[in-house]
Amino acid sequence: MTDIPAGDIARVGVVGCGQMGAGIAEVCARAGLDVKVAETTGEALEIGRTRLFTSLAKAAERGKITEEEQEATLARLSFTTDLGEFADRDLVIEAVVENEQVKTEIFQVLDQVVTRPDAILASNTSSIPLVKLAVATSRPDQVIGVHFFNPAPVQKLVELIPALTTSEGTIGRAQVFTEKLLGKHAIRAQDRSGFVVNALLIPYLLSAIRMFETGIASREDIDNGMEMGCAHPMGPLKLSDLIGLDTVASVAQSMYEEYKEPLYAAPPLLQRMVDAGRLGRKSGSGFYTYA
Ligand SMILES: CC(=O)CC(=O)SCCNC(=O)CCNC(=O)[C@H](O)C(C)(C)COP(=O)(O)OP(=O)(O)OC[C@H]1O[C@@H](n2cnc3c(N)ncnc32)[C@H](O)[C@@H]1OP(=O)(O)O
Ligand SMILES: NC(=O)C1=CN([C@@H]2O[C@H](COP(=O)(O)OP(=O)(O)OC[C@H]3O[C@@H](n4cnc5c(N)ncnc54)[C@H](OP(=O)(O)O)[C@@H]3O)[C@@H](O)[C@H]2O)C=CC1
Repeated sequence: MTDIPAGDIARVGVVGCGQMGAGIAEVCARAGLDVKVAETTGEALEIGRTRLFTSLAKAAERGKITEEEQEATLARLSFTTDLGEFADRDLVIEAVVENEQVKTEIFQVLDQVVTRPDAILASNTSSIPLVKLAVATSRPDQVIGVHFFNPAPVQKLVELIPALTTSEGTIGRAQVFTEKLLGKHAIRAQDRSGFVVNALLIPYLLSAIRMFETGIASREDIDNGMEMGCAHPMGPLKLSDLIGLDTVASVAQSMYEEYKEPLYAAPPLLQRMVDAGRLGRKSGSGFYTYA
């Protein structure tokens, strides 16, 4: 690993330091890139920074990185509440809440503040059409979906989703970034809500929630069924809690709006849990309770 990575992307900005933003920032900094992370408030930034540092410490404890690599990674990370500090970034990855309006506003701001003419503006969205974010900027050819999987430091896959407006040059540079710089495996998907993985995964998670809601089986039996019967690392209700029930509901809503098919319609229980603030692991309770 070198301090100055190969390729033309050396300075990365990450907007949002929730579970995905923190993981993406960790992956980029571990790959030798200079990473700046933005959050809206000092408090959110502190929570995000702790999340990132804890994950990095865990990676060191488990022998995934040496103590020297941990130190070097920390030195490549900086934090801000001012998106204006993203002026010199070669690539910005937006990883805020799955809400089209919030993301659109962030792309408008990024378009104003990022001064490098060839900078790529990427979104980690799970389901929002990339073209909507692209046309919010004056450089729709430089906007692309770069979709990581949770937890980002562990999962090998990244989906690349070009909008109708994205140039071949942007797609090629995003591919070099994900595969050569980060060492991830990239798959390509058209700009259709849910892309490849969520188009398959979300109907499965919604079916499991419906099964639980109708009382066909207990949450433990549903999860054990898929863990012990199909060797999934986590059953669907545990996985929904990991993703975040607000995110599962938002992704389902985008997909339902796109396809109008019942299999993407969120069961009432999911929305009720979101309304109650039971968002899964991140809020301390969802289908299960967390310490
Ligand atoms: C919603 C969307 O848009 C898209 C999505 O992301 S959908 C969600 C996709 N994600 C999934 O499906 C997750 C399924 N679950 C899993 O893969 C696993 O249960 C899990 C990785 C989450 C946890 O696994 P676990 O075995 O219980 O945890 P844990 O032992 O802590 O970690 C697993 C491995 O990752 C490693 N790891 C954990 N944190 C790490 C880090 N920060 N850096 C590097 N490695 C790390 C651990 O060392 C361990 O490696 P070994 O097996 O070599 O020891
Ligand atoms: N969860 C998952 O498994 C996956 C999620 N994704 C996608 O990644 C994105 C983020 O999801 P995830 O990390 O799970 O969500 P989280 O809820 O963990 O984090 C979202 C973060 O965005 C912050 N945020 C909200 N608005 C802004 C803003 N205007 N500027 C800066 N930061 C902001 C929030 O801060 P605050 O708390 O202060 O509001 C929070 O820290 C979503 O688009 C999601 O669909 C993609 C792959 C997997």
